[in-house]
Amino acid sequence: MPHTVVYSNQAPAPIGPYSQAIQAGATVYVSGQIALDSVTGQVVGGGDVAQETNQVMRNLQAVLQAAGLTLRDVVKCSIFVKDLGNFGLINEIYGSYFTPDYAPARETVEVSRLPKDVQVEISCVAVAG
Ligand SMILES: C=C(N)C(=O)O
Repeated sequence: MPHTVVYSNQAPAPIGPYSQAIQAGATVYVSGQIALDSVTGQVVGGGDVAQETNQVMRNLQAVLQAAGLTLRDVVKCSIFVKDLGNFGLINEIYGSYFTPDYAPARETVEVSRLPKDVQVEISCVAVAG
């Protein structure tokens, strides 16, 4: 196997044919996280964007931790949202997980639908060292 599969039992198990993350050399590619609870596998938040965004960020942290990394090591995020009307709220919560001196590169796009009909999905790329 050319690259390393990253797995955390503190993050939701994949809900399809993908890994939580793949480590390729010093780079870790974290799959899109949605607001799934790692224990129940159920969506949390009941459609509340703030709760979903916090759960997504916690899931990203858990997967990164399994690779020995933190959000500080993230170089790029991709945010997929159901409604760009929530851009401000998502930004506020997302931004609170980073320090004022460092925010990764990013794009945010509105999409018609997301897995499990959630409001937000975020993936990231992190580099060790
Ligand atoms: C939730 C996902 N990352 C997926 O279905 O690809």
